Amino acid sequence: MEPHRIPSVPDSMYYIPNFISEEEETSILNKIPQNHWITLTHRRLQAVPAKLTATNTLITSTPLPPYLTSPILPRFTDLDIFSGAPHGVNHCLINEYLPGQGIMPHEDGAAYHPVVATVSLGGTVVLDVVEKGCEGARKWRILQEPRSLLVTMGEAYTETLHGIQEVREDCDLNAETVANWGLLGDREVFVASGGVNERTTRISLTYRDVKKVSTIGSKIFGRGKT
Ligand SMILES: O=C(O)CCC(=O)C(=O)O
Ligand SMILES: [Fe+2]
Repeated sequence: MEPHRIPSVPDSMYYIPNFISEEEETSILNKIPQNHWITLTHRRLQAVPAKLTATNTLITSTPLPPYLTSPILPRFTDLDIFSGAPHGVNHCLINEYLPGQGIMPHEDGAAYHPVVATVSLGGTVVLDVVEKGCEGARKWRILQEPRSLLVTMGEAYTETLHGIQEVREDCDLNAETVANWGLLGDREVFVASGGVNERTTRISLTYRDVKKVSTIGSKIFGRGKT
């Protein structure tokens, strides 16, 4: 993973362009069920296999569906991304953002093992990362190209917030303003556009390990949480 480390951000964030191929991207996009979206004001989402309960527990009897696991999870294993996670990967949040949509700065928090892996599909977007705390907090911009993978762990997971601005274009993209500029798959696109990224529909797959799990079976037989 070391060659993919994003410089200047707190330990550790990694960016891998072209983590999946165009064919794989199209195939996943075509398999996302269109009748499972939960529509929010600023985006829509699907929590797979289920939404967490009020106590941040994943109650389920079904694993992630094959279109979300193959070919992505074996590649995570090859890169050793979730090797320290108690259940490996057990949850995927699918978020869809139209141009002008985004997500407020937030942290993913204690419900999950502190490793998150995000695969981007469709459009390009800037993820804003900011140190927790008040004035003078350091900020970074991370450009996420379609088919890329972004991994956040360690201090980057616990000590920063991340968000996506509700804009129709991301501006002023260059080597000075984009933390992962040197790791991008195709910088020339942004050079040619004068540093502007016109937003198009983006779908992200956010893979995590929910710490508290209760299978429906173990609930029925009274074995409780694992
Ligand atoms: O869409 C993204 O890349 C970010 C999603 C996110 O931060 C989340 O689901 O917690
Ligand atoms: Fe998040």
